[in-house]
Amino acid sequence: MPQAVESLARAIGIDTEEIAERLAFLEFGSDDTRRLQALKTPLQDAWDVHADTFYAHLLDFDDTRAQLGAPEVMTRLRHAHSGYFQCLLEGAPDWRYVRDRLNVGLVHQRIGLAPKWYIGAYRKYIASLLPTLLAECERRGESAAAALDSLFKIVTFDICLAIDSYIDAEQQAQARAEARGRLRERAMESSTNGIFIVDIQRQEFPVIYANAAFYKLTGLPHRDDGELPCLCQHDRHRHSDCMAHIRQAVRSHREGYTVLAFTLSQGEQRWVELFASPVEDQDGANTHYIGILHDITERKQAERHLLHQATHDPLTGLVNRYRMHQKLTQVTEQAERERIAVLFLDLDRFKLINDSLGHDTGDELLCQVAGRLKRCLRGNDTIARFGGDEFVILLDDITAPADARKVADKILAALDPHFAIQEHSLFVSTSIGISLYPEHGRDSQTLLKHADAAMYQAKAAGRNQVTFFSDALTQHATAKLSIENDLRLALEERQFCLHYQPIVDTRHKRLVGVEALLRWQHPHKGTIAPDAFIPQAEEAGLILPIGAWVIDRAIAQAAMWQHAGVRLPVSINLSVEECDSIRTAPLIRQALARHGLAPELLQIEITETVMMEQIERVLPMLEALKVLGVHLAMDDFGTGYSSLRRLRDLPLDTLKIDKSFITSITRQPADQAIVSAVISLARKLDIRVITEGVEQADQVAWLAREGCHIVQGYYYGKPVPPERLRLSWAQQN
Ligand SMILES: Nc1nc2c(ncn2[C@@H]2O[C@H](COP(=O)(O)O[C@H]3[C@@H](O)[C@H](n4cnc5c(=O)[nH]c(N)nc54)O[C@@H]3COP(=O)(O)O)[C@@H](O)[C@H]2O)c(=O)[nH]1
Repeated sequence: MPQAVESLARAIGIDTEEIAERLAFLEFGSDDTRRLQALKTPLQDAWDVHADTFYAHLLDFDDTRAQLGAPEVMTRLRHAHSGYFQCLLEGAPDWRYVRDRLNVGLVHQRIGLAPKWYIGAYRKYIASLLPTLLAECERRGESAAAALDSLFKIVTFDICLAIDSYIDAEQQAQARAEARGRLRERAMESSTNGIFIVDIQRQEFPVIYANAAFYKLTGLPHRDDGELPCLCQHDRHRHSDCMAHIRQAVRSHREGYTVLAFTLSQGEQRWVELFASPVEDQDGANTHYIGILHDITERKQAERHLLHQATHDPLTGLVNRYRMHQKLTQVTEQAERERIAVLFLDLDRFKLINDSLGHDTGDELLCQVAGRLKRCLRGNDTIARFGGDEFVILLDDITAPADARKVADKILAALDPHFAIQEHSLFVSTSIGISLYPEHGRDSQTLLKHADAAMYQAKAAGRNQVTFFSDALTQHATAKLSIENDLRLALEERQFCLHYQPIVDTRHKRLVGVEALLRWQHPHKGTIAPDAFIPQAEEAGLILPIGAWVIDRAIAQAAMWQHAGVRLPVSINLSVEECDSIRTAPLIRQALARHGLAPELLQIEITETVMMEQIERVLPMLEALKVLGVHLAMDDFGTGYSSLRRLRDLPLDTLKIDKSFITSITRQPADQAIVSAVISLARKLDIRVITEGVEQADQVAWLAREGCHIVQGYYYGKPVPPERLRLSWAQQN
């Protein structure tokens, strides 16, 4: 409080000089001091007598009664009050007196005692002293008018101080309110949230205040009159649901929330949350609304990004499987009489390109394929990458199946030209299966399943083709699924076995090798030949574990013979999927080491077609195997159109002439010419020749005349289990 009194004194400019000046103006002098002091005791006694009446009077008014409070508070006040009035009769007030008065003024103002009560109390005070003052002056023969004037002077001096305290407090309160107002204004102006106030008493709901951030977020231009039309009038929001929601909130005087989008002058899109709250006037009437705009552009962009990620393929930017399902579900649910086509595409032999040239090349190829596919479609068609090399296209407004066919043909043609990727010139085709709504299915799942089945049919029919779904395909797909399940079971339950077919040197009738040939001992269907299940195993991705089993078992068998003293080379066939240096070469090296087989007792056969079509993939594996010391053979030679010059560049030990040339070798001059030329060429290249499919003695004789003595065929023996092979050759030898 002392500090407050000091600052109040400073504010009203009161000091010793001012006190003197005020007293001089009131013509307060030593006579007044003397008169008051002379009357001090009787007047004080008179006040003490009237104090009860005064406090009873205070209790008559609500405000003063509330200020007095409990009886003990009243006793304390009464005591202080008596001291206060006593001071008035002390004579000329000094600085200490003034400070005490200011302090009392501050306390009264602070507890909320209105000046009318404080100042009004002086009247009651004077009235209660008046009879005593008059009687005392008369008794003493002194002038009552002079004594009364002295009392008025000091009371007036006191009242002035009280008024000063109140005025200063008022001014300070006003200054504080103004400072708070300015701070609020600066805070609103510097807020990064847009803040605006709407006058809802006017029909058009104008914005009567808007801070800088409001203009920045909305891109709305400042208006000279400082007013803006209601946000509901903004072109973009005039008819939007978002604004309808806010209008409804205003009508029912509730708070409202919505999200709005604004396009700024540079075309930049901003998303803001709008929180609108009613503002009431002093009578509680809802006159205005305050709106806060919070910028959520980054959050919206992040949400959009996440949504894009969740619905798009990161590599090609096409929509993904999930989004295609959604879209297809939506379209089939809304389709009434429309026709819809689903095209399921799977690139032919993409896996080989990917595995042999690396994933970067594969990825680039997929992107280029996606680009060409998009160019074949119209704006409202949907294209998705389903994963790997599978794409799905949705044509949702075709009039006839022929329209889908046209698009599919366009796609085949678009993929026809080569793809230039890095230094490679790649050719890729696709197999396309088509299902139609409503005839092939009425929901997303069924249409996709049937398009997929049709695509498999297109592949089976030779690839680079288009097939429409038919019921027969369902049976085919079911059969395919069943064989795939059976193959998995066969691996688990060891239903595979190897048969061995002799390879014979006809000059000495000596066994010079065997070819390991896979058989499936099906528990219900009996022995199944590899042609009937290897393509399915390749499609289902099961050829790798099956091939690994073949490698291990054939090497184990050859090692058993070797350990028994029979050095019998064993040939193994590799599928195209297994022609992978990184996987297969170590697999073979480990199997040789595990079973202790001399590497030259193993021959790996790869067909001419695979070697020629996948040379970039196969060559590193041939070289890796060559380093191991394993022998290498080109199988089915004559069926793959390899350039004969190419033979020179491959690390081959053996050429196996395909059995199709041998069947009519004794009668067909064309076959004879080819086989003779091949035998002669191989001899020059120091490559051993084996002829396959030899079934008759005259074929053996013809080949012998041409200098080919190593043959394989039913004439010398069909593929048999290893125990039967050993027996039969023991007899012949
Ligand atoms: N990737 C793998 N492929 C394999 C494996 N085991 C076999 N196969 C391939 O399956 C195809 C069919 O093989 P299969 O039914 O065993 O037929 C072989 C012989 O039985 C048959 N053959 C042999 N001599 C004659 C004959 O005088 N007449 C005649 N009509 N057929 C005969 O030829 C097949 C062996 O051919 P090849 O492999 O070209 O030497 C076949 O393509 C096998 O390669 C395996 O484990 N993995």
